[in-house]
Amino acid sequence: MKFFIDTANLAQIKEANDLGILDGVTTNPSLMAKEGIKGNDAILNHYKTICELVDGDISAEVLSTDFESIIEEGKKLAAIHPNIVVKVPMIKDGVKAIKWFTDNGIRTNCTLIFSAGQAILAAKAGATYVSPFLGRIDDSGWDGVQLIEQIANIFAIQGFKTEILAASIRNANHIIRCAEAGAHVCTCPLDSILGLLKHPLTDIGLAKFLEDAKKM
Ligand SMILES: O=P(O)(O)OC[C@H]1O[C@](O)(CO)[C@@H](O)[C@@H]1O
Repeated sequence: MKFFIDTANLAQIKEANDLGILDGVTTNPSLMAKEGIKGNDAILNHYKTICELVDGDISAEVLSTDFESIIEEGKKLAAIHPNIVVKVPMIKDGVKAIKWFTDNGIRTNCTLIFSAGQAILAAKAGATYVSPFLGRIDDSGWDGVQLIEQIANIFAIQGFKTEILAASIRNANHIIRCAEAGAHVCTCPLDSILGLLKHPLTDIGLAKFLEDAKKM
């Protein structure tokens, strides 16, 4: 399973990259706004900086919602760097645009996936990734991991090449359950990645080894 970090914060991206386990980065308009990135040039520059920091797939989201504008915007984003994956919303014009990008050699991440039907449509259009939002599904009282499992089964049965990018991860347990459910990628906040490190018995065990080492 690949690990992406889900942030536009450069310090956090560097920290995850330094761990040596990072395969890519996802951002969205909310995460960009949180870092105070405003205006078209600043947004494009920020993506460029991220591409220079991390050697992996970098999702850059279009803000347009009609076919022609999605294509124009996506082409500009894709031109930033070969590692850019154009993130397109799961809407009718988005599906049409994903097909156009696929036919024109531009990789895509179909975002805002909340059902298996949406994932099938995106995969049929040739999306490189589909992003089911499991945390938001859990927040509404449904089971996000169940959706990942369902999509993984469908993609395996149908032989779809589209990868499942589990998004809206809230904690380390989500990552473990997504790995079990067949997600190809998890995009996670830094805290959730670091949460995988933690076990009290590891801390107790290490303290004991270090204590005993003094007697050696
Ligand atoms: O529910 P949240 O935590 O806002 O997450 C939304 C998700 O949407 C995405 O835009 C999908 O790639 C990610 O950046 C993020 O994981």
